[in-house]
Amino acid sequence: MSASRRRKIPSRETAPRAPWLTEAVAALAEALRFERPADAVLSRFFRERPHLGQRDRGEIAERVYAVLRHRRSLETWAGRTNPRALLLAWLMRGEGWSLARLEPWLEKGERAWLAERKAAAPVLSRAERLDAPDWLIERLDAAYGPAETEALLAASNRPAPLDLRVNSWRTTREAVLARLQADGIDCAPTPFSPLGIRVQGKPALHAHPLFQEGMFEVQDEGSQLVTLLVAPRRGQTVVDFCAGAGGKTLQLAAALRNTGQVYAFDVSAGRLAKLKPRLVRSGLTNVQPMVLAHERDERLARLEGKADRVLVDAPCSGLGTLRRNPDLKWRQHPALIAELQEKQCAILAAAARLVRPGGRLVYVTCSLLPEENEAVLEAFLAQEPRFSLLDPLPLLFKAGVPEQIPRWESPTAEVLVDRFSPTVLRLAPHVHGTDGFFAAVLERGTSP
Ligand SMILES: C[S@@+](CC[C@H](N)C(=O)[O-])C[C@H]1O[C@@H](n2cnc3c(N)ncnc32)[C@H](O)[C@@H]1O
Repeated sequence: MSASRRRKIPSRETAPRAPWLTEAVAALAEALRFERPADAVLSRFFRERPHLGQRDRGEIAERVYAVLRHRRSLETWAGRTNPRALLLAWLMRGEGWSLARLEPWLEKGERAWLAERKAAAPVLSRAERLDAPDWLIERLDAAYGPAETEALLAASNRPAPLDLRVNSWRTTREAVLARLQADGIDCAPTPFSPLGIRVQGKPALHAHPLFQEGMFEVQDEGSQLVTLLVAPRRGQTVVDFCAGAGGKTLQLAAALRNTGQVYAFDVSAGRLAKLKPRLVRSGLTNVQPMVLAHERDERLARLEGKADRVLVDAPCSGLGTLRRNPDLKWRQHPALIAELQEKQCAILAAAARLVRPGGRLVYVTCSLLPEENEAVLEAFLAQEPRFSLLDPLPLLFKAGVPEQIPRWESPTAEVLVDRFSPTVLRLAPHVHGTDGFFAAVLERGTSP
């Protein structure tokens, strides 16, 4: 057999399983158009290709997300921007595939190009190394300083773990842990949330009987922690103003132990509809979903001044969730952030009207940009002197969060961030191992 013929029949060890590589380029091409969120792109992509098995889907999704995370550095390294080049660059640079391993899959000219890139080993600028757009780096640098920005972005460029929240109304964390472990699932308690379980790998938990029976939901530990700040008491009236598919609604309803009432509002009927099956599984009956026309919907009037707790999990850039949604850093831009800020101010003002005297309003985003957090808070407090900030940490400790939870309050470079540092909660992947979250607890004074 000649050498060239031998090259075309790779051994089982070195042969890439061609189906996923070819399909991965197609999926990546779709995701890199940035017309829709990457998770929506992949869901549709897989729906349209039922022939792809579980393993191939995993291989494709993993590579699409990896290229989205490292797009900027890969473009520089590859000297090309097309999806196929970026995927090959990722396999070689990110996963350490050798040219010999890639060889059976390469097209004309690609071997020479990859060999040349590997030899050239381009030097990356700071922004390329951080794999983020300039505007985002600039804003984070201004808010938190360069060192903190680098640590934050590096952690944001790694995949997130799989966190679960147990349905505390129906079961305990210990019971769920014991059952999952007995079923061979590698998992442990989350370090900070008393409701959380962190799972290693990606087991198919949606098919697990405990999931079907509503004993747990998938929810990032950071999301659990900010929801703990709402801390409703039995029998109280709680409003989840931006409930979406109800991740936090379910936690609040369970915290009320199925008493009182949780109003789950959202302007998106589609998102709220996803709450319904989750509610059925959970067994909770104290939740009332309602689709709002907008934040000033006149049907809100009957709740004015009546709610004990109002949670505003505001629509935001989502830049705290880059571990799960790396495409967001390429899809967001400053003009969108400005629009979001306006919306956040309007929603917070409208939601505040529902809080009773002595009640609490909790403002949350999954962004770490001061424009969406401290600036919104500052504008709100300037207009609403009846509200004042409560220190979130004692509230977390009371909810069972260990006092050793790290603080992320300094170093800060921007006055706005500094000013609110002791009175707001900031969670970040490089400090807490959670998604990035901002939360502020505002108490309304007791005079009407
Ligand atoms: C961050 S998401 C909520 C996520 C949800 N709380 C959870 O934990 O899964 C923000 C939500 O705000 C909703 N939203 C946008 N504008 C709104 C408005 N004016 N009033 C109420 N909800 C709004 C969006 O539809 C979106 O579902």
